[in-house]
Amino acid sequence: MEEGDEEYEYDTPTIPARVAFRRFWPLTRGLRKWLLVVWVCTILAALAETEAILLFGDLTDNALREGSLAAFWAPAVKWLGVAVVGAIVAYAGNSLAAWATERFVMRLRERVFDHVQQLPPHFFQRHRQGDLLSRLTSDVEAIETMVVSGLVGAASAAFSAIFYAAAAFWLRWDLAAATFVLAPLFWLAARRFSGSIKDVSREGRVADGAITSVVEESLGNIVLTQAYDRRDAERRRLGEEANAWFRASVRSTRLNEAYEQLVTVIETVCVLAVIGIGAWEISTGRMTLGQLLAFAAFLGYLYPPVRGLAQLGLTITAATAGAERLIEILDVRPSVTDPRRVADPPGRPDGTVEVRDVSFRYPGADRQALEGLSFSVHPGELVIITGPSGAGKSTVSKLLLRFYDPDAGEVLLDGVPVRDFPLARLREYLTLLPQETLVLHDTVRANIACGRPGASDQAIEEAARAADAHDFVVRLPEGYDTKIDPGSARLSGGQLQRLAIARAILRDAPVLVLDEPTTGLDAMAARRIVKPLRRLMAGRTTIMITHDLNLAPDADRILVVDQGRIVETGRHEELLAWGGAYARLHRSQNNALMDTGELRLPLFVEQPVPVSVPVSVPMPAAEYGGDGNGYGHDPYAAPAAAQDPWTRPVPDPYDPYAPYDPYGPRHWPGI
Ligand SMILES: Nc1ncnc2c1ncn2[C@@H]1O[C@H](COP(=O)(O)OP(=O)(O)OP(=O)(O)O)[C@@H](O)[C@H]1O
Repeated sequence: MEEGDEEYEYDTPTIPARVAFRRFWPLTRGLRKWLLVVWVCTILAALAETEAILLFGDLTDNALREGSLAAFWAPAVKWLGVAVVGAIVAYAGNSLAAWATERFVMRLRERVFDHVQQLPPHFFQRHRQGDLLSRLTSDVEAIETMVVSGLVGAASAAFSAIFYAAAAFWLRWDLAAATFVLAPLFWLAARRFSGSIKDVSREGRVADGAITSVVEESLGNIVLTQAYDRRDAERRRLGEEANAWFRASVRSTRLNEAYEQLVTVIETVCVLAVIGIGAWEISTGRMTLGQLLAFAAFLGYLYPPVRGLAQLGLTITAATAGAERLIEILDVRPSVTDPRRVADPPGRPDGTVEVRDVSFRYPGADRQALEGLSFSVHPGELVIITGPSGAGKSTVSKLLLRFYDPDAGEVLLDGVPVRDFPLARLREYLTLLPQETLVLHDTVRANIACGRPGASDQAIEEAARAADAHDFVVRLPEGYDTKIDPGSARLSGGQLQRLAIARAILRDAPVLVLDEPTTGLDAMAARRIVKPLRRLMAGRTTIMITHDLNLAPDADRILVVDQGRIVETGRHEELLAWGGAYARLHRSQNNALMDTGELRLPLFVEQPVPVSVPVSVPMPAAEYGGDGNGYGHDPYAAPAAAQDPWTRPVPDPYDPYAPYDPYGPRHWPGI
């Protein structure tokens, strides 16, 4: 296992086949009547075969043994008729069965896919994508084997076995009884193998998911692989998973083969018993050769369904391993759902956003991501949320869009709690421009139009013009009809970002949440999107989460967040004049040192008390023991008088020789 694999949580439940069957049976609603028709066809086909075998015995005794052509015609015509009817019925039954099984697979796949799409972001961080893919493909098919094919197969095998057994009894009850004494051997053999087959099937499925994951992750990271020549490491990673799959699949074949061969031996014992008893009966004149041949033919037909029934038991047991993996996913509840009582605000909201005393901890995390956060933004205002990495900025956007609900406090849109809006409606009112540019594997036109499905070509083009995207789009080989994909080399990061802005312009939501709109762009590209961003923000409530303070002078308010709390609030100039955390962030950005561990320490020198700092007029330096370089103004810095031997002076972040202490400013390194 590679380092980091333990991040993925697998807690697959172990469940019996019966429970798994009951869980998925409701999905056959609407298909059941067709399954009934399939069974009827199966019964008719089995009846036709039974009749054909009896006619074969008749032909042997009356036409072949006597050598009479006259005795041939009547049973021959009857046999042909029965064969044609049997063929038609079998064709209809099998086609219908295929239709029903495929519909079931489609339905189940849609259901699981739909469910997975509602799961919270942290679910996808804990499950490898390749493993999810394998669950959506092969595990879904395994359930089909268990619920539909298994049921139809079991019913048809059972009917066939009953008919052939009845016909065998009718022909010679004593012979039939002798062979049926041996029938439980089939069942015992299947029972002996079922546990091991389920275990090995589970191992195979997990390995299958792991292989898909490694391939998917490796290809997704191809630049890293090639640039750092990680081919050997990646090959080893794949090799480990492939080995697990290899072992499971060889063991599975061995078990199945051992079972098959054991059953063949049991069958041979049965056939020899019949021939032995038959020879004795013919020698005493109590049986004809035709009867013995017909009886042997019945046995030939009887064994496959009996064998099939036992085999089916094994297949269903193996498929249960797939069911367990799907149930594990289906049992994960979405972190947010539509409200039972739906708020119906009259028309489009104005876009007043209020975050009221919100606290939030990610599921499974050991510390709060946000603590007692409060702020509000009015229509037309731009509020920038900034702060060091890991401060909780993106978490704010996740709560606004309701990817999660806060543990305490409330997020409100036009005074209505966001949890009272239907999710689809809420996300129509709040548009998110996430950190990574999301691209559909489709044309440029479709990528913009997904902001507002059904938008006219003219509206799409207008949005592209407003986003400064039109000019480069028309220069693409097929203009708006050029296909792009997430890894597209055709478009630069800045161009993709402008497409995302066009999409947001077209969506025309009253509230915009921009999460690091310039991340990953170079200075030129970042500057290139400032104008389109301004056009997008005009007249809307905008909350911009960013490290990039270029747009800060435009903001009506800046919130500086650290460790889940707002530590400073104010306008750009006010905060600069205040000389606190924001001023240091701003200076550090200008020094192009943003976001390094060294900088992180002196920016926020001590844990602040959980209050925001309304900034109006900067305090005189003397009052705060100011040292003239701005650091003395930090209300969170330890006052000089309070320093004891366990603390040390706050180092100057711009002093290249200042010591770097990874444990923070309150500890001496090494003590
Ligand atoms: N899915 C998650 N599960 C557990 N903890 C998480 C999860 N996502 C984020 N966190 C934690 O929550 C805290 C806030 O994260 P967040 O992504 O909001 O920070 P940020 O300020 O946006 O950082 P950055 O500027 O680097 O994007 C961090 O300590 C982070 O480790």
